[in-house]
Amino acid sequence: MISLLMPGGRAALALHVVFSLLNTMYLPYAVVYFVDRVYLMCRVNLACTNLTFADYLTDEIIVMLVSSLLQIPILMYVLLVLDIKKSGGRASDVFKHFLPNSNNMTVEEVENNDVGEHEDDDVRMERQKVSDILSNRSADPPVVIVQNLRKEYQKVTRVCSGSTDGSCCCMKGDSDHDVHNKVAVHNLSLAVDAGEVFGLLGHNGAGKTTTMKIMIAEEAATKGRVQIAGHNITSNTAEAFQLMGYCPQHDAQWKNITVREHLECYAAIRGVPPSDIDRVVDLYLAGLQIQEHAGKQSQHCSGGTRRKLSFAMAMVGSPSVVLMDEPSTGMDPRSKRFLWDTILASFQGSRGAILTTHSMEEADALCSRVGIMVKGELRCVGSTQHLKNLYGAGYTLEMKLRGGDRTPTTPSSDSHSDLKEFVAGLFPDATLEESFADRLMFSVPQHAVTSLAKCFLQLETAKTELNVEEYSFSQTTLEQVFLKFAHYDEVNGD
Ligand SMILES: Nc1ncnc2c1ncn2[C@@H]1O[C@H](COP(=O)(O)OP(=O)(O)OP(=O)(O)O)[C@@H](O)[C@H]1O
Repeated sequence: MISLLMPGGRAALALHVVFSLLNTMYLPYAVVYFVDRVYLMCRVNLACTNLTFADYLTDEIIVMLVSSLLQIPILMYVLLVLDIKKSGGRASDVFKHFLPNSNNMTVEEVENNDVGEHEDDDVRMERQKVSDILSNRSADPPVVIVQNLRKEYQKVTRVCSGSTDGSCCCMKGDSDHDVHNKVAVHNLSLAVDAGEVFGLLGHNGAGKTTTMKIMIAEEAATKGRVQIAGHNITSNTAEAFQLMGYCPQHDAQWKNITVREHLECYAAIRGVPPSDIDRVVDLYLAGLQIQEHAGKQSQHCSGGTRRKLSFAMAMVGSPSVVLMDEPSTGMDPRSKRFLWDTILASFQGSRGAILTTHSMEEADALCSRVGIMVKGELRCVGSTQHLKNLYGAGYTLEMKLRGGDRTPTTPSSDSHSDLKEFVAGLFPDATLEESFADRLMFSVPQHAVTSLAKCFLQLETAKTELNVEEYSFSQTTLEQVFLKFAHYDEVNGD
């Protein structure tokens, strides 16, 4: 085909230039053709013994060399634009990759005044802390800094002109498209220090995964910036990636590669010395109880095994920052314990992590600080104990009366009233939440408890004097704090 297109002369050369510039696939075939042509011509002229490199530099081959050099930046630009567009960015963001000082953007450039109306004092202080760290250019920055992060997704809904209730009439020509922005993350600022596991909590759709996707540059932020160990994720992507491990919500693995090969590959990429790779890989395989699946291709593994593999891939080689999106989902209790132990042992010293989870027990056990997101907004932040103190209802006192010869459905009103009187004396502001046959549950406000030791002493006395079989006196759980915010979300639903 090339020989047919190339009859010789200026017109042929012009055609060749056009093809070389516009069609990438034309280049390799044309190279073979024209190099071969030089050789054939020299054989015809019986001059092959004197053939030099310069003889191959015909007009056509020079055109191809120049075209290849021109195509590299053009195709790279197209590839970057497509990549950025896919993750919701603007085509102009491409140039950020090449700007020399884009890491040193002024704070004003990421200013975002859309501060949530429900922001509490801790969230405000966290925002201020981030701003101070960035403006003071601290020599030892937190491992993760997120400043004024905002993400909008474009949502296209089909509506019908003339339809008042939003229902679509579906008549040809009647439909129209309504494009509006869905804000998945509102002006989020947080800093994760070295040695910290930060728990990002929130109900489904709160914006946790979107935040993580921006941190790993899978999605482009609409506003704001993210720094990983001092490297801006947009302009210093390669440096930031070298320090990061990511356990995505949906397992991202090669279908035809075995479990062991995945781990070996990640260990090698993260710089584990070749002599240590087997030992490190075996450690994760044994800890997560997946030795028997080590030789299986990931496509043949169960969901739980793939989840364990994702966690191990994020952790192997000890990256400085690990982002974990619901890592323990689908794991059996023993593997979950290994995961917890590994997380607790790993993130001390100079390393840090962000963890999203729907298990409050997990957040309580692993996270030094947590933040609860509601509809893309960070609503509260602090240690679990701090949040319990601030948002918890205080304590819950549950008492079970000794049954004696009564059936569970025949309560003794005397015993009940004695017990109520005792609780009212001990905690004047306590309220009775639930009352069953032999069980009473009181809510005790935080301020009513001055000394836990004194409370337990009096409860022990009541146990013998007031016929109490057993009691529990516990502080509000993180789950109750979380539900309080989830309830807010329901009340203020879309
Ligand atoms: N590609 C997208 N296009 C449009 N909207 C999106 C896209 N990805 C996420 N969203 C929306 O952004 C909001 C936040 O989603 P996100 O996945 O971050 O929530 P999440 O807190 O991680 O939830 P889950 O706990 O279920 O993983 C949701 O309302 C979701 O519908």
